[in-house]
Amino acid sequence: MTIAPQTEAWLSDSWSRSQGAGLSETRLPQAVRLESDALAERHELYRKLIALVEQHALPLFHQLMAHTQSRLILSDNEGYVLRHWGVAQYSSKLANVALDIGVNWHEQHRGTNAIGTALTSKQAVSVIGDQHFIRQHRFMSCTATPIFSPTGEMLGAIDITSEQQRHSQQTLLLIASLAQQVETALLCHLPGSHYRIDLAEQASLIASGWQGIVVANAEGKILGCNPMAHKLLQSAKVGDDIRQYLGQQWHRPEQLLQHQSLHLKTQELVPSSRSHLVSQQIGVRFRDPQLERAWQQANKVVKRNIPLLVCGETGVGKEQFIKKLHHQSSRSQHPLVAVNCAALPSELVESELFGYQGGAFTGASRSGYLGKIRQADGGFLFLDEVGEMPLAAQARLLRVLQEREVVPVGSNHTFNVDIQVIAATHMDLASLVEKGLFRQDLYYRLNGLQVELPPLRDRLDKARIIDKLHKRYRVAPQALCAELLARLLCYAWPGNLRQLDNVMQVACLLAEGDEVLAWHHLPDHMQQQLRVADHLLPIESVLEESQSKAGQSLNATINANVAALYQECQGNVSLCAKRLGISRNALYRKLKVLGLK
Ligand SMILES: Nc1ncnc2c1ncn2[C@@H]1O[C@H](COP(=O)(O)OP(=O)(O)OP(=O)(O)O)[C@@H](O)[C@H]1O
Repeated sequence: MTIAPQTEAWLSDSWSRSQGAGLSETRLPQAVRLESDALAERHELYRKLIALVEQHALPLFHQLMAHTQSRLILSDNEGYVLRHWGVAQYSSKLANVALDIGVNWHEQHRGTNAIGTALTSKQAVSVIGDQHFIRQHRFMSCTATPIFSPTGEMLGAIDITSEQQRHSQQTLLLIASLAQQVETALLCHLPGSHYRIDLAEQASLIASGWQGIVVANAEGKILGCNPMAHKLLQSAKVGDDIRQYLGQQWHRPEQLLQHQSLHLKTQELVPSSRSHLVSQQIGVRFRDPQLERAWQQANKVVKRNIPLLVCGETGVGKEQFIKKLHHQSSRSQHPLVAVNCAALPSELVESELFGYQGGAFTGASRSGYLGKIRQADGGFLFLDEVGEMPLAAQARLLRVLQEREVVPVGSNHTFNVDIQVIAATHMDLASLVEKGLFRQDLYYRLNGLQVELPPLRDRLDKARIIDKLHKRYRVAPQALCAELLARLLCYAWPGNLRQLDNVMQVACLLAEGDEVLAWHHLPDHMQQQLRVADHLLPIESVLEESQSKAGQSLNATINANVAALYQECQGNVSLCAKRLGISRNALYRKLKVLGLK
């Protein structure tokens, strides 16, 4: 039996668990690594946590550790590394032992190590050099602590990893402080948060980083407390009125007050950390299932080099989808070459695709031209608007795709090419084939797998996209008014993402400097556009479960929005109806249908 180098109980327990998992001290275990699509999904899921770590923990880490060979690492609650920051040089050394993004560092897979052991023991730990179970890990020292949500759910772990000799005992204190910063930020992002109250028994501790923190809504109801505030206020519960504990004067902003034995200071939270931001109202982590399925399938066929056909209305994001697919693929180091088939005259198809030798025809350049297909060698050839390609050109394209070899115009040399072919169209190719406007053989050749990207009006993650675009274009922290959100959700978006992108960009520009982005910020022509009867699904009728054009999916989005807003308004029907821009009666009927009344 292997004996842990120290007798501390936590360490020998962890070594026993490592052995129990079938690991051997002398063998570097195979890395358990997420596939790129699963990793992208996890990044999306933990987007908010990653952003809070970057905002609240990273600056202090840089300040104190920038000169050391150290990295700050964030894992999720299963032990998968989500991100790391710090000295780049050291990163490649860690990558050699698989301390890398997407790899699982749970004890069960990597033996005793700070991330895995902190997650298992649910407390901060330092694992120094020889304390690592696996011999190859012993060149480093790691200190990690779990991060908890305001409701006590373990979200992941934050870790500092250094060269063994550079790790000091202070690191444990630092990591606890970094985790605390992130947990406080999570607390201040609770839905409905309006006030933050810092508490301490001694005035000098009020900004020490170890003070109690309570977050309350605009009416002074407690939404959450950090562990120190729980200790100081003892029986305080979510929903209690803060006056019960801190008296009537509690919300005099920015003044140091005293109530009985407690010192307190209240600050109003800035909109960016308040919950009436859309991101906290609705399940922004959620991705549309139809799109998700298309994404998963597309990734699989691209790995096997099977031709992919991406369909969808104009502006649904086909090109962006393909760019992302290329970026995630094993061909990402090679080019993505796009050919706009609609703009390609049939007489130029040959030279544009195959290239030509210098002086091959009148007007040809002296140096010749490589052609799109050879430019794409090793990478992706993206045939955009393939449905609009002239018939004559289709025959030539078919030959290239079949033979996978290219003879440039005017040359007798044959060049083999290795390309992944992806075509996109907003047209119904099968019906073009029926009408004799598209070659059947080319259709089959392009259609190894066909994926359909959903129109925006049918997407269940519309709220997430609105939130994303709002964050992209707003110039300063700014909330999104619920009424505007409801209207954006109800619109049928004939121009899809392109149209929404444009609306958000202009609205943010016009709302520059305002705390809340609202309907009145939209220019008149956009208000009119969004009101056009054909494209507007009236809020009231949607709320009353009428059969809208967009059907069930739209209703599901609206339902989620109404439920979240109702919760945020703490069950206040008048307030919720006002923010939705509908009558109280309409809201009552809706709440009844949702089982909330
Ligand atoms: N995932 C996305 N999130 C937000 N906006 C997006 C997304 N994808 C695309 N867009 C926006 O929509 C616009 C149109 O995207 P894209 O060109 O990929 O669509 P398309 O389906 O290829 O359009 P078309 O059929 O007209 O060529 C982009 O310029 C961008 O502004």
